[in-house]
Amino acid sequence: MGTRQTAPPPAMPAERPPLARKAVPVTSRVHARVGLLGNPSDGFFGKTISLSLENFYAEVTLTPQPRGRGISFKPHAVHDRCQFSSLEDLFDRVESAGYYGGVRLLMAACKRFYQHCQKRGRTLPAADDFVLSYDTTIPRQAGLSGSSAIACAALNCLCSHYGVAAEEIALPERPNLVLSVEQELGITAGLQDRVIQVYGGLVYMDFDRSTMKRDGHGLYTPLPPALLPRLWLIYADNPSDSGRVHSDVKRRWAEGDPEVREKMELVAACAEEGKEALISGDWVRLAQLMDRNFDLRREMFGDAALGELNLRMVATARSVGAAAKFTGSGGAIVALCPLGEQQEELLRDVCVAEGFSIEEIKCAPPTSEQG
Ligand SMILES: Nc1ncnc2c1ncn2[C@@H]1O[C@H](COP(=O)(O)OP(=O)(O)O)[C@@H](O)[C@H]1O
Ligand SMILES: O=C(O)[C@H]1O[C@H](OP(=O)(O)O)[C@H](O)[C@@H](O)[C@@H]1O
Ligand SMILES: [Mg+2]
Repeated sequence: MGTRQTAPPPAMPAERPPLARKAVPVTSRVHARVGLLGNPSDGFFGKTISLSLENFYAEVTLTPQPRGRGISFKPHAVHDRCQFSSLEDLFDRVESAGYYGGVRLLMAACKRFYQHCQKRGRTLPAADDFVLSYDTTIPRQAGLSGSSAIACAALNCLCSHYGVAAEEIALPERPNLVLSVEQELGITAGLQDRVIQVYGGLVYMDFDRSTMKRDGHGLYTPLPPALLPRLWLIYADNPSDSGRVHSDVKRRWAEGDPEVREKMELVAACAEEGKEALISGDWVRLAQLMDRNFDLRREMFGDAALGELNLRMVATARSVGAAAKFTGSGGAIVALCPLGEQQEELLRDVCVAEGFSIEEIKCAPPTSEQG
């Protein structure tokens, strides 16, 4: 991670006051997300429409410990496996899910939280005695933002534990802090996941370059989730590490590759037109935009990066006339049947026949409306 030389942040005052109130366990639940339109242009000053996916979530718990115990992280039995029955078992696990689980996200969240407070001269109470643990129902590395759900939930716990009120981190700025956690780990990531995981519900996002440069964040417009048609989530058990999928395109974009620049703008336009289609309830137009979004991604990334199984998922949905695109970087797709229930029946049949999981998408309410 390149770092810019800047003036050292003010050191935390040596004597930190004890936590004013009795420290109690804190749990934060953050939902997965579906990029409905415009992704991955969010990483390229584009536009997206994203929804908070109530079907899956990550949950982080901060459990205070007696003073002097310090900070520890509880590995997840499944996602942070350190026990294998054989070399073959280890090989299979690493091949499918990579070397890393979520503990590194918890650690990076702590580091970035501390840096954020230091940079703002925000003194934290002396409360550095806790265990951070997590669980997640989000299919692993399925392009449903499992990574940032864990990071976002960890930051929520830390803010609550140390008494950093929500208004101390302006809402539009909070996604940047979540994103910095994954950037800390070199994980390819754009802002859309974090914005929707902070706002919840359904949000139209404009990452216009001048706005981003001026304000450090984009323009985020919550939309009523009731605008959404019935949508389907289809996924396979094939983790795809986001880092692999984005690497080539980001470099080509940064080098000004005219084809990538033009296509990424066309992807962003899918979100802009999609917002009008949602508001007018034009599902045929919405379906066309979803298909166009995926086709543009495929032209930019190429089939090898997208992966045979992901391409087969999209082709299976389209075989019955449904619109289909990636929810994120690969591993799960979102489908829309503009012709209604009969088409949905056909979609379910072909997905089951191919061994894919399919379920109706439930959009979680805006965070402001959640208890
Ligand atoms: N289900 C999970 N459990 C533990 N760690 C996860 C999980 N999903 C993602 N991660 C962590 O986030 C990193 C990036 O995952 P990524 O491919 O971005 O997942 P996603 O597409 O769900 O965001 C992984 O290398 C891993 O460290
Ligand atoms: O490629 C995409 O659509 C998204 O990929 C990443 O999200 P992921 O959860 O890993 O699928 C990235 O973080 C997003 O910004 C992209 O839009
Ligand atoms: Mg990710």
